[in-house]
Amino acid sequence: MKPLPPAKGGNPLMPDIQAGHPAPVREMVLMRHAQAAPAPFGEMGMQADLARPLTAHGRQTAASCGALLRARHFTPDLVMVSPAVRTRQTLTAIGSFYGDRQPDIRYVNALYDAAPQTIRDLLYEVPDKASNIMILAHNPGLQALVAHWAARHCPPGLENALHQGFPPASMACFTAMRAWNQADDGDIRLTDLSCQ
Ligand SMILES: O=C(O)[C@H](O)COP(=O)(O)O
Repeated sequence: MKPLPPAKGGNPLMPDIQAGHPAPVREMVLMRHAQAAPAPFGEMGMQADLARPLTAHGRQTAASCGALLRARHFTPDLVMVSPAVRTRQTLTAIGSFYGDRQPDIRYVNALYDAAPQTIRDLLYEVPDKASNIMILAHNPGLQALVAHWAARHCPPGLENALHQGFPPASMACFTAMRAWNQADDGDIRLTDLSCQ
């Protein structure tokens, strides 16, 4: 996958491949849904939250993320998506992925409002054959998980972007040299971060 352009406020990125590391074998993108509208006034609870749609801005930024992923030739084999309307609409607004291959798309109830460990544990269920994967979910779980892995490995120039938090439509890119269902935390390396 080609490198993302620099995150706002960050330094230019130095892809790992230029630093002398071997080409990555497996890629993963963690993405937070794009901006969503609040629940209608007076409607509270999980059902109202699950039903929140993207705003026009959210649809636009998700589409930009899709263009970025296509430009990077990211071809997921598996996309795991929270069942919330805002994550599903984010995936729709991303549009197609690069190339002809269609990813396996799974709506995973456990991703809704998931704790970081829940998201991490889902990797153990990724089939061996899924080399490139994408997870579309929510904060605060995603931000915590990105920070957890970034604490082990953070490329130069991404520290500033990390400190921006993980706003809606953010994407964090990771590589691993082992199958995702066997990778331990030391195998999972942050390579890029894009905050819209
Ligand atoms: O990712 C999140 O923070 C949750 O899904 C809540 O979404 P919100 O920030 O749009 O309220």
